[in-house]
Amino acid sequence: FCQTLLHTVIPPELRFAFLKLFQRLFNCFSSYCYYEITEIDGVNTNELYNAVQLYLSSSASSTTTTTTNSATSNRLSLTRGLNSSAITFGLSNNDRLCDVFNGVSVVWEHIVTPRQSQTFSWRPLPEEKRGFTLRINKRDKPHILEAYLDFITEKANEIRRKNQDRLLYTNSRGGSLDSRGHPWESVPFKHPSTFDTLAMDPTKKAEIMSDLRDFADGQAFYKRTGRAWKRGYLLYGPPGTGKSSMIAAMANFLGYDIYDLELTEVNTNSELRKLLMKTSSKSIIVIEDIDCSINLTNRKKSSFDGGKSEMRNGPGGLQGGPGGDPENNSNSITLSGLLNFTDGLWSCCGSERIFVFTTNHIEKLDPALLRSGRMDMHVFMSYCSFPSLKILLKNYLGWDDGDIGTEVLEKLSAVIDEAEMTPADISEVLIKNRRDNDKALREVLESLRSRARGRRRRLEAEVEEMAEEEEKRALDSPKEVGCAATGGAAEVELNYKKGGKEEDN
Ligand SMILES: Nc1ncnc2c1ncn2[C@@H]1O[C@H](COP(=O)(O)OP(=O)(O)OP(=O)(O)O)[C@@H](O)[C@H]1O
Ligand SMILES: [Mg+2]
Repeated sequence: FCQTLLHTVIPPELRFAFLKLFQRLFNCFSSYCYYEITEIDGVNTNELYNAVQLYLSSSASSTTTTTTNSATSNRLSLTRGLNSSAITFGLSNNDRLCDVFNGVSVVWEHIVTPRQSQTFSWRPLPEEKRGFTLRINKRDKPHILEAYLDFITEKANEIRRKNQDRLLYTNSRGGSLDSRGHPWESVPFKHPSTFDTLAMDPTKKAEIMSDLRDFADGQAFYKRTGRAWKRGYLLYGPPGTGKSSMIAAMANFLGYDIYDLELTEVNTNSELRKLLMKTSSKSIIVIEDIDCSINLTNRKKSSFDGGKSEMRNGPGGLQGGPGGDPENNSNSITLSGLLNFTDGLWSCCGSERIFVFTTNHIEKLDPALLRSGRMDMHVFMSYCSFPSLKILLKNYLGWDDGDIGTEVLEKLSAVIDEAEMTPADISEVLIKNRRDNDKALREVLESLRSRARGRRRRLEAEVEEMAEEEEKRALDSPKEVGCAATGGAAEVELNYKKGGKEEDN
């Protein structure tokens, strides 16, 4: 009606000015302000549009599952992105959605109009103009707008990360870069291991999970305490006890990507630093079998140095450690370089990162690597214990405590610690016999018993051997005792003399 009136009453040359005036008047009396977020900003894609779309997709999907439906209709668009296993919901064309942020209500409207004329552009534009209109009450605008948009961006990033399959990166190409100058190669990460499937002591598991949760939620804490937002875990234990499975479970639990760093492919400390700089936040950087991947002579040299080089070069150690200088020590990374990698200034060039090292021989590692701040949590992955066995039985046979007779449970518990079987060994027995649960349980018990018998026999043999040696030594003893006695006496005499000297002085 207004438009018709406008066309009949107002001459065409004044129509635009009148419309502007009318809009201004309307704005003066309206208690709302409106923000348009268009899909294409000039010729570039508007990041904010995508963020709003993702953010509203989570609200839209939740409004359909709950009865408090604030969208005006139940028609939602569904999409699934490339390389993604999740479906996202979207607001359909010209639909509205109410949202509440910090107690303030706002309304979003998705506006789709046909693009009138194809303007010149280097790339084809969509045939429709799409955009969101945000309506906020004028009095609420100053204190929520900025915070609300930040919140939306953050939330969208989170959803994007969750929807996208996580990636497993590797530096197996050596130092060469791909076409985008990236040193890492990636594949979708689909490892099914989770903390539920991981067989380990439940209290230890809960402790690790809560530590991870605290880390992921700890941005404010790390900022307040002046610490880089990173954490180190050392997983150690015999082969087949679940170290790699634990890393996969961590990544699945936190929704992080994994960077599997192959140290043998890295030639210099500076290359190591470059790799670190190209890792993203919210990731787990893994070095498996750390004792096998770093040159022990370098390590000894570094440890002999007592970390002085680190002090010399500062914690960032921009020059690398002893031999960290690529000229002096080409084709080798040093312990110092690795320490700087995990704990130096460069280690915080991103944030929210977890370093995980694994080893079968913790005793071979340099203490500098193990100290808190580098490896904050040391997790011993042990042979299969009774609680771990119960988790495996549940996972592989679907059996809970109640499904297994107390007598069998007692038999299993009596032999499990002595058998020292790894979860990998037991899993293998369960997989082989998974078609028949009773047989599987019998086979597990039999394997545990035979392992325990074997261990006992070996121990007995060792004891016998020691006894024989002892006997042999006893036969030779008069000579030895004489020597020892002389040696001892000489030593006492020497000490006595030294003491006298010191007293004289
Ligand atoms: N704690 C565990 N819980 C569940 N499954 C396990 C566990 N430990 C081992 N397994 C099973 O055994 C297989 C080997 O385990 P994994 O590779 O995690 O061992 P690892 O400790 O990393 O061994 P290595 O030291 O040789 O690298 C896995 O595929 C997994 O199925
Ligand atoms: Mg492993």
